[in-house]
Amino acid sequence: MSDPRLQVAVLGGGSFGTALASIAADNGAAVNQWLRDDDQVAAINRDHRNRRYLADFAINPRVVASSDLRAVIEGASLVFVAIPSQAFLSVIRQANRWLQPGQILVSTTKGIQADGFKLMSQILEEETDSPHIGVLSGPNLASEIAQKQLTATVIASDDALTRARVQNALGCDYFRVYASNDRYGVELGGALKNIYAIAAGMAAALGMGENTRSMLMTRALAEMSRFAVALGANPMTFLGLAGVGDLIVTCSSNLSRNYRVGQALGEGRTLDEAIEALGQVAEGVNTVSLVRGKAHEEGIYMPLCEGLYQVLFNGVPARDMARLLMQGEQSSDVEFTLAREEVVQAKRREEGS
Ligand SMILES: NC(=O)c1ccc[n+]([C@@H]2O[C@H](COP(=O)([O-])OP(=O)(O)OC[C@H]3O[C@@H](n4cnc5c(N)ncnc54)[C@H](O)[C@@H]3O)[C@@H](O)[C@H]2O)c1
Ligand SMILES: O=P(O)(O)OC[C@H](O)CO
Repeated sequence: MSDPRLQVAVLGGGSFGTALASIAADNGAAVNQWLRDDDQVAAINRDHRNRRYLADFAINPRVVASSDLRAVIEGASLVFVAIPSQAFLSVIRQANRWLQPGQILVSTTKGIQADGFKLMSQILEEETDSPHIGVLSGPNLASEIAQKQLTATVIASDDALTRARVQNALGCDYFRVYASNDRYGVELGGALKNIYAIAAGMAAALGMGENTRSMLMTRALAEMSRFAVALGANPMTFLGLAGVGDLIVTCSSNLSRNYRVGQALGEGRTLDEAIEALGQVAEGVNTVSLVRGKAHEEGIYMPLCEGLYQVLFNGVPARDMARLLMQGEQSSDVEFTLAREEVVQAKRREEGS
């Protein structure tokens, strides 16, 4: 149970924002949730349901929805931002004139901004004066949280107050909040896993087996951590909930929107059709392009991301790409114990002898 005087703001009316708002209210906080749409605001306040995103979930009636951003933000000591990455900056700019330096700002968004390859907490840092910035990420399918399935997440921040306040605000008998001080690694983990969830959904739709899924997820983890380490994150973070944990859930379940986009593609739909059928944001679609671009720029080896990019944007059939990937250079299992280059060079020497 959190401090009953705690006032929480949640920006965003999607499924995750709604689930978080309700947990904080269950824990005793006063919660205001900001949505753009007045009809949806009225419906939530009247029915305590978010029919568009989480229709079956009974929202705690103490959650008050509002389209008045100022009223939602003012007085809140903890602000969660659950807005898709493409709109994140513009919402923070709207919010900025009412944000106060003492407020704790936490992004829940698992995406990357194209301009400058920025993560959401970097946007919070650049746009606001708050020294209390965090990221919430982990294996957190909103629809399962809404069913009160036992769930764990990570609050990542180098600020101890931010970590502790989020643990108190959200921790309860079905939601455990673990702490990390690797904000960058946790945030990258959440964004990167969406790429591989699309690939996993596609593999499932193509009838590929469990060995294949396991290979895909494990090599995805190798690729994600290679990328993150090249950009300065701590590889150990990828052993945690926001790394391998989120990768497992998102690559295993059609409750994930990214997985569903992959499934639709594997069933033969075009990317546009898959996105339209989803009707929600699958962050991974943009992330594939952005990460592929960054990997090229930085010279980071990312065959799965490259392959998925070719399937999504250049019309390469997924089965052909899978075959091609299987013919790629065989290298090291865990690069942090045996370097890739070492394996590749030894193999070439052997082939030449
Ligand atoms: N849904 C999940 O299971 C889940 C779990 C963990 C994290 N996340 C992450 O949290 C973020 C939010 O996800 P979500 O599922 O709550 O919602 P979502 O991504 O489906 O949409 C979020 C909300 O943002 C609103 N929105 C979109 N553009 C806006 C704009 N310009 N101004 C104001 N509002 C705007 C939408 O109307 C919607 O209410 C995502 O980036 C996602 O990666 C989602
Ligand atoms: O529905 P997705 O694919 O955005 O995934 C939701 C969460 O990130 C799972 O942890």
